[in-house]
Amino acid sequence: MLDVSVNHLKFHYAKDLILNDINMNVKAGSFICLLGQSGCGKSTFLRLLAGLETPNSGEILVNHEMIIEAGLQRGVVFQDYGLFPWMSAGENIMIALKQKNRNMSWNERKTEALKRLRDVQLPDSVFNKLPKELSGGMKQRCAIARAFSIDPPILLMDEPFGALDALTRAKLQDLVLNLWQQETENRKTIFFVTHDVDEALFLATDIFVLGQAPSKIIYKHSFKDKKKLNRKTMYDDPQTMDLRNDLIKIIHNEVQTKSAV
Ligand SMILES: Nc1ncnc2c1ncn2[C@@H]1O[C@H](COP(=O)(O)OP(=O)(O)OP(=O)(O)O)[C@@H](O)[C@H]1O
Repeated sequence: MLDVSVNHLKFHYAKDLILNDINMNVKAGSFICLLGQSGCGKSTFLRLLAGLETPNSGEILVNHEMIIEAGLQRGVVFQDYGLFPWMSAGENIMIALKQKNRNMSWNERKTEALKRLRDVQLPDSVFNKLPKELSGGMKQRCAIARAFSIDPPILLMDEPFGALDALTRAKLQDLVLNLWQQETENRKTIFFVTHDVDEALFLATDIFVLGQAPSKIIYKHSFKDKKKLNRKTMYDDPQTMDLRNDLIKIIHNEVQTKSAV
């Protein structure tokens, strides 16, 4: 269970200032959704959280320790799955398990990989398939299985379902939510980038909206009791619909401001 705090974070690529004074305090076990228009710096922010980029000023602390490099404490799931194409689905998970625990035998890793595939509702036959032999949804299930097999306390997900059709997307949202909710003791802290307001409403305990680059956080909403909205009923709840409208307006205004420049 790791708290994350982001203090006066600034980041630029060459001369382009992308993130300007980002501040955020995130309690361990939160499901954070980051919204914002294209190019505002959401992926850059995740790369900083992952330790793949270094802040130009400010800091990111995980339980009071500064992030200085990538590490197993933070797992990443990307839109393009990030599976090694020359390895089978099972081997992709087994290699991740080896990273986590060098003492696990091959047999133990295979058993664990099969379990992880079943956890994401994939049949055992997927174990020997190469990523190119799998559908987009199956590949993303494998990527999720791999991320959860390392069992990082912090999971960074960058538009993981952006390339999938609506039905597959809904199924994978349910899957991630279930995997996250199953961990009652040491629930992961998830940072999830999305363009989709409904996805954020459905998944998040806290929603942050980034403004246009150089971006700051321009809006935050926390769901008080962490009660998850039901996919079927959320559109009937007036408060949720008000929030949905606010979020769409905030993001849309930002887009209009940018287009007008
Ligand atoms: N490696 C890089 N070098 C230089 N500029 C970059 C690099 N990566 C991203 N950028 C620029 O930084 C800005 C923010 O990009 P980023 O991908 O973080 O935005 P985003 O909000 O995730 O966008 P999208 O929603 O379209 O994925 C963009 O202007 C982008 O062109």
